[in-house]
Amino acid sequence: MSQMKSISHLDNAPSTPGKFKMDKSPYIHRLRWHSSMAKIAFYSFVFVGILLVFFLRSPSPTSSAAAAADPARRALITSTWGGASWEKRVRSSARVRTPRGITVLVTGAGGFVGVHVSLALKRRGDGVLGLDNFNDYYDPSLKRDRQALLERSGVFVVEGDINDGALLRKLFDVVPFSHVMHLAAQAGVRYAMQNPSSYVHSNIAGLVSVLEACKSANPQPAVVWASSSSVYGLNSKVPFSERDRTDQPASLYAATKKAGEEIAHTYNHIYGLSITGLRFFTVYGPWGRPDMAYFFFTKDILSGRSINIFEGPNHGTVARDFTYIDDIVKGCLASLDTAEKSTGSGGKKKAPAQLRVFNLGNTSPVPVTELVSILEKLLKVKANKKMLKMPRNGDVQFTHANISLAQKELGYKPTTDLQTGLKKFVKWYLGYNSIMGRKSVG
Ligand SMILES: O=C(O)[C@H]1O[C@H](OP(=O)(O)OP(=O)(O)OC[C@H]2O[C@@H](n3ccc(=O)[nH]c3=O)[C@H](O)[C@@H]2O)[C@H](O)[C@@H](O)[C@@H]1O
Repeated sequence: MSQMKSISHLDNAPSTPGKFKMDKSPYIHRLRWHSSMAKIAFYSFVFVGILLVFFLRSPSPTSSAAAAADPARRALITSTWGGASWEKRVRSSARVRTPRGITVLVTGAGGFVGVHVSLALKRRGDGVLGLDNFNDYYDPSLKRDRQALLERSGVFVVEGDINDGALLRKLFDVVPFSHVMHLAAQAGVRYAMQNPSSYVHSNIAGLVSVLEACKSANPQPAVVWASSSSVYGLNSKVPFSERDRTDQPASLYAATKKAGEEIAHTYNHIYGLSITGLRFFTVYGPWGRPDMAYFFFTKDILSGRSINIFEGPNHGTVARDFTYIDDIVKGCLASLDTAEKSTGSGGKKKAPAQLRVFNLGNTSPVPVTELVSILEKLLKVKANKKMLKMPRNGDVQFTHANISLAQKELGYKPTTDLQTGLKKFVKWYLGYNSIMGRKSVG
């Protein structure tokens, strides 16, 4: 009843303050002045309170979620570098231990291809220094475990971002690298719709930063870097040859890799940098990337979760030229070994320099349905499959590499079929996840 009263009392209040009639009485004036001061004080308190609650509840500036959403901040979460003992570690890691060895800076050394290439170079006696920002695009603990593996083999991975020009200059001051294997990148074709700026940050700005450091270095190193089969985009002529058109990318990821190839041309043309771009075709294997289908299919099949298998128009087959990591590593090392010296010095070109692009694929596309069947057999678990129309978020229906150029120039010859390669991956995956009863990665 009293509630009803108060509500009916409110009904008499004007709905808009502007509709209040001005009152001339000085007493009422003072009263109103006091009451409006009280109102201001009250609302200020409420406002400050809301602000406080907001700040206390929001993630701290160093939280990984905030960092993940902001590619620029990802770069800032890198640790400090420099100092005498740091330089000593850099020098020791980059020291050549064989008569005709090379000295390689491997960017993205904490990544999938990066860890394998670094280990292979170290095994040959080459000098290897890694660089990685250990961002959290996927579970960074996997990257840290790869780092630990590298450290055990004598490869030091400097924690830093490729966009940090001062760090790159410092590294070239400390070590006269003969080669740069540039593998650091924002990978994944579908994630580009969620976080487009991270692709520009790593694959365009980052590449330019690396090439800037290389062109200014004395001596200039030869550069080998990771492009992607995705540059072929909507090209329908198969198998894909390096001479085919690459001007119809289907994802922003592909567009940034294509842009990278054009940027490479510029640095070669102006500064005499020797540059080789490698178009990798869906690389898979042990220590792989949890964002890739073969990896998360394995995890989901084992845990009984359903998997989405994409199909093209009219139930058309979606296929990939899956390429095993060991074959890719051979292609990378052969590219480094056949790279000619850069011709510039002090930022000036002296003569034309080598500029190459190679497909590194397996030349035998396999339908994604077949990939799943192989995994089911290896895991001895039936997958809970859902057929889904391929979403329009960057995927292409098939890829197929023509590798004759790489065969001729690099002696590249892939030897691992999907069945054999997946067997090795599954063995690694089960072993890795059982160590210390760790939670399955991915
Ligand atoms: O070759 C390349 O250039 C690219 O290869 C992969 O990209 P992608 O071939 O799309 O590899 P996945 O994401 O592992 O997909 C493999 C296949 O599985 C299919 N897929 C993916 C996800 C899914 O849920 N279901 C599904 O059927 C895709 O359509 C694709 O045909 C890498 O993620 C890129 O970084 C790389 O540059």
